[in-house]
Amino acid sequence: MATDLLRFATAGSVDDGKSTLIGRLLFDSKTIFEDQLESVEKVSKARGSDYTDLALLTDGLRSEREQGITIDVAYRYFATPKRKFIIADTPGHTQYTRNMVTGASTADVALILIDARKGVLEQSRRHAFLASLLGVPHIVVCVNKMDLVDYSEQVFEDIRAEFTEFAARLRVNDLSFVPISALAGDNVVNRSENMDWFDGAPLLSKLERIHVASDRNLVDVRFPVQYVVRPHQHEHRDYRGYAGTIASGVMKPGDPVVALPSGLETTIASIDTADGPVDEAFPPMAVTIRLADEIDISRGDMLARPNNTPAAVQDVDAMICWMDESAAFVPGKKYAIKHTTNWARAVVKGINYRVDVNTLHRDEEATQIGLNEIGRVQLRVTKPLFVDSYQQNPQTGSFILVDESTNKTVAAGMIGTLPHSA
Ligand SMILES: Nc1nc2c(ncn2[C@@H]2O[C@H](COP(=O)(O)OP(=O)(O)OP(=O)(O)O)[C@@H](O)[C@H]2O)c(=O)[nH]1
Repeated sequence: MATDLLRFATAGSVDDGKSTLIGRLLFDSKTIFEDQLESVEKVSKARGSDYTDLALLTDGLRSEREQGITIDVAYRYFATPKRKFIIADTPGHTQYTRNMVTGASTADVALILIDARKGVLEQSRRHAFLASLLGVPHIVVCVNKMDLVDYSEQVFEDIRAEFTEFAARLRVNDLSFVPISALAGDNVVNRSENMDWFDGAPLLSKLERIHVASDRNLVDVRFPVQYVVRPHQHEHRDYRGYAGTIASGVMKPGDPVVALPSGLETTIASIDTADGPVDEAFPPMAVTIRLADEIDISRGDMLARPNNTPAAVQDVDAMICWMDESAAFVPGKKYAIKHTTNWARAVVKGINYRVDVNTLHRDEEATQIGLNEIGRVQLRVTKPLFVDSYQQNPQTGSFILVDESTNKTVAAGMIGTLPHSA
């Protein structure tokens, strides 16, 4: 299973040192290609820099990707003998909410960078809030640039205390702190000799050890149908199957299933994958499921267990992160809503409150939600959606809103219970 793979997202304000940190991780874990390294060293020297400027490495990769324009989150891959890693590198400019939602929604760990000289800023709180809202199971706070505060234990402890107090009001399962210098390499891969007072592990060792397997939902069977494989599309003329990615739960041939919304029940006849049939399938496997009876199922429908079904809701109560700079979220507006593989239309019925992520205060008088803001809202959807709470099941508990006139994703939504206290 994928326990040897860890996905993490980086978050920090501009210039906190994300690029340098990622460069340092790649550099000290020796996953950088020789030719890339030579050119980075050359440019650093030419600029008269003492240290090899590792940000050049990350930023070089970033500008390559920016030619593609549409994606803002770069996924980078590296491996150590203990584990494989995927980093979602999210640049810290104005669209950081969008980037963080995209990058962190599938992350096992959020790395939040704090500049030791600046301490806990509003953006650090915002990142922590978003990470908890997105249900990221582990948060590691990297207090960076420790070299610029004389590797002071007091500075680190003050930041740790302030951040811990804030995080206690959020739903964060696992929070830890590492004092680092990404530039000088302290406590990133190698233990720092400048911070004897710190008895924790360096960042990479910590990332190698974080346990992620239990974070997956293997209990509630949810299979959103991506498309129907019809007989004429398959070499076997009587083949009919339902293709998709398992959102949660374990599926086996012989298991009873119910199709939603029809409510018709049957059993699983077989589960096919690109590598042939399997006896067992679990998330996030892409499979084609064949059923014992021919029942009418279309794209956007869902298979579940007859005794464990998601709720059918047309009135959706959710937290949203607003991502559109050109218009705010206001009652009365209509959007397209995409939930799992299902599309519908939704109208905004109301705003319960907007959250001030700095103080966690709820503004119940709010009449709109603007760019990068977060609020609790009510939507009415044109047909029932089959949902779980986001906390129970991020796949079936989340949705996006799309502005149909521009085709832009304008919000990410999380259904149900709240991650914070007021
Ligand atoms: N002294 C010191 N400087 C650092 C450290 N980490 C990063 N820097 C410097 O801080 C500046 C910003 O670092 P970057 O890695 O580009 O920051 P970033 O967060 O990736 O910024 P964006 O890419 O703009 O989002 C650069 O000049 C780095 O050399 C550190 O640990 N110590």
